[in-house]
Amino acid sequence: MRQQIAAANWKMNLTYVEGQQLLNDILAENVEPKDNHAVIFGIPFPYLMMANEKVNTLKNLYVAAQNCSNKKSGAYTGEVSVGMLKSLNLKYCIIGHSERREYFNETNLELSEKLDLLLGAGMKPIFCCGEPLSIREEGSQNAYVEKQLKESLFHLSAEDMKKVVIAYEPIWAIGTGKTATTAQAQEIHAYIRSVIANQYGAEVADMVPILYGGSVKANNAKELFACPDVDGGLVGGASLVAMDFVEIIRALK
Ligand SMILES: O=C[C@H](O)COP(=O)(O)O
Repeated sequence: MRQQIAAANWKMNLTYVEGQQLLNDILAENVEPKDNHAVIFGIPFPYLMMANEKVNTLKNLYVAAQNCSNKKSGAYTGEVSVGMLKSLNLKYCIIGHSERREYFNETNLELSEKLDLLLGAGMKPIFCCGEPLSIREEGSQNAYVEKQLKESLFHLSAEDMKKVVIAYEPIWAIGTGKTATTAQAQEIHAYIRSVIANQYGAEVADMVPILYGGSVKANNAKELFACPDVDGGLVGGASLVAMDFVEIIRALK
C-alpha cells in the first residue's frame, strides 16, 4: 500500500516553548505510526533542530522545513539552503505552499529549482499545488493544477518522481473552515494521479502519495482519508492542537 502521511504545517505560529510543549504533548500520546504511515512536522526554521532531536529516534516520525531557497549557497541574506537543512539530517521540506506563491511570488520555475536541489541532496519534497476560488468556480481546476505539476515536476526522472509527495490544497479551503467534499477531493486527486500516470506510467503514479490540505480537522479527517486517492493530509490550524492532530494521525488508513 502507498505511504499514508499526516503532515503538520505550523506556518508562522507558536513560540519556541509553545512548540516544544506541543510536540511533547503529541509524543506523550504514543502515536506509533504503522509501517506504511509517516507523521511529519512542518516546523519554523529556528525550531527545526529542537524538533528533530525529539523525533529522529522514533519510527516513521519526521521533521520538515516549510521552505528552502532555490539557490545553492552564497550572498542571499535571510535565505535557508537545502544544504543547511540536509546538515540538520532533515528528510522532508514543504515547497510551493499557496501562501508562498501568493505572498512571496514563488513561480513554478523557482519551485522546479527547489525540487532539483532537494532531490539532489537526497531529501523528499512535499510539493503543494491547488487552485484559487475563481478557478474552481469556473470549473478549470484540473487544468490549473496540471500546469503547476507540469511546469515544476515533469522534468524529473521517474526515479526522482517516486520520491515526491504531492499536497493538493484548494486555496479556498485553507484556513476557512470550508473543506472540499470527499467527492471533490477524490475527483481531483484521481485526476492528479492520472496526469502523473500519463507522464510516468501507472506504476510510478501509484507510488506517489497525494495529500489533501484545506481545513482538515479531527472530525473530517477519517472521511477524507478514506478516499482511495487521498493519502493523508497537510494540516494547518488543527496541527496546532495536540489532541486534534493526534486524532488526525489516527485517521490515516
Ligand atoms: O498547509 C496547510 C494548509 O494550508 C491547510 O491549512 P488549514 O488546515 O489551516 O486549512
